[in-house]
Amino acid sequence: MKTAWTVDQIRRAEATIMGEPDPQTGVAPGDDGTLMRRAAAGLAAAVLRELRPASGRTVHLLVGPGNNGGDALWAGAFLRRCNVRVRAHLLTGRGHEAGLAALLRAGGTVTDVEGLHQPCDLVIDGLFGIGGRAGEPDRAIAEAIGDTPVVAVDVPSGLASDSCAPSGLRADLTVTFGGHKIAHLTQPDRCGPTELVEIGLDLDATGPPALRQWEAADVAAAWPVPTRHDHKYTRGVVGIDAGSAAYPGAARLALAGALNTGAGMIRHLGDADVSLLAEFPSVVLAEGRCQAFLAGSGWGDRDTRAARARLTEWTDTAPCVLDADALRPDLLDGLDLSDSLLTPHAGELARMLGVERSEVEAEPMDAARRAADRFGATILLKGGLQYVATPGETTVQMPVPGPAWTARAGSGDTLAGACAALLATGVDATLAAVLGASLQALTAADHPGPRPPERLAERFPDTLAALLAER
Ligand SMILES: NC(=O)C1=CN([C@@H]2O[C@H](COP(=O)(O)OP(=O)(O)OC[C@H]3O[C@@H](n4cnc5c(N)ncnc54)[C@H](O)[C@@H]3O)[C@@H](O)[C@H]2O)[C@@H](O)CC1
Ligand SMILES: [K+]
Repeated sequence: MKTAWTVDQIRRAEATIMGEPDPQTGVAPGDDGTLMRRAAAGLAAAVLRELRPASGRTVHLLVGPGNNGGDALWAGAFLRRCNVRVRAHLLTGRGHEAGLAALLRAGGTVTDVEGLHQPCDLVIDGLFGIGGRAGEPDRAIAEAIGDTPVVAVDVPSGLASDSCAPSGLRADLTVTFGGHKIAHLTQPDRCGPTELVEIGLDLDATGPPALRQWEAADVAAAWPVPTRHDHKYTRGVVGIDAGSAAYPGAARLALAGALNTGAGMIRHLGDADVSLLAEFPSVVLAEGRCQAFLAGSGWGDRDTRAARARLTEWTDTAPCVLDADALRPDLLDGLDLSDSLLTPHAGELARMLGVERSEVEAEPMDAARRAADRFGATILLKGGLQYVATPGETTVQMPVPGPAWTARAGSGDTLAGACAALLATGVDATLAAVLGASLQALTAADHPGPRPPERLAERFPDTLAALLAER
């Protein structure tokens, strides 16, 4: 599991070690350069690995006015000791004093932006770190970098650390310090792989992390595996009302998702289409007790009164997954959704919040958190990267990310079925969302290609078997 922290948390953890910085000078009373040298040593080690063999190679440093530039300069001084040629470009004509002195003492040189056009093997981006604002790189600098590999110091410059929005330089590797920042997990295309260098920060003392990204092993460890004492009712009965005359396939897709995720039993409670059930002989039409419900996938324009009555009854009875056409504020307002899961995509979440879709897409994590608080429900915001927000909780969960092959009609219906089957086992809505979304993503990663969603769902058991074999 990767955890990501806000800039405020990183700064507070640093201040615990060094004291609060002086507002005039920006220098902390206990700042003897130790943290920076730890960071720079880790950065230099990562660069040496990238260059291998390093001796005789050339590295350019992009140096900004703050401590991010300081890290780059100190790393440059360390690289000099390994016979790497180092040229530093000081963007604002100045750089971290001690770092610059160390680099010059070690035989590094300072160059102007023209000098950056000379050939080099690697660029270290130390323009801006967690003190940076969102912004695109200066064109002259971007041109000078060209295709040369870039190692970003802490975060790619111009990428806002607390944000999900893309901007700034593109790095081939990001070396970060103390803890991951939100942008590392939300902008993997900008950051490249991220390497974490420990510098001794106690981030747990600053409160819960902002974001947690799940990995396959975490999914395996948390999966609710049935025990010898279980039977179909304890495994969990799922009631599903999905599909309509206009969207008949939604029922089939939701059933496939729930069945292949291990539901103990499924009651098909939508407009029954018996021919559909021929394919799923274990699904029953009989009404009865359910441990979880799924409603809304493929409903289309259902009569509001009837829809509202169904949702009120079901949310009062058991945890629910509400999807697609059930995700309307006029249907949701006033329901007790505290143990339920809403599974919108960006357009549906925008409609729920009464904002533009672009606003949700710009800051999806915030939008999911706002919706969780607004509706008092757990939210799984679907998309290329997915976010699970729980009402009253600071930490947002990111299920295992998967390939974009699942971006097609019907994937949401199978996912909703998977989440409902998990809810019925008794896990809470957050875990049901994380496990269901991760299972779909991991399966898509194992079977890349344009596999239709119902066929992909048929592979869920194989993915799960492989995951659990490692447990
Ligand atoms: N404080 C510490 O203890 C440590 C800090 N470290 C490094 O220090 C960095 C933070 O340093 P700073 O707080 O000095 O901030 P930065 O070095 O990130 O930024 C310096 C200044 O650049 C200006 N700036 C930001 N974005 C800009 C833009 N797009 N265009 C023009 N100007 C812009 C801002 O006014 C900011 O104050 C971390 O990211 C990390 O690299 C590490 O050495 C580890 C220890
Ligand atoms: K940087």
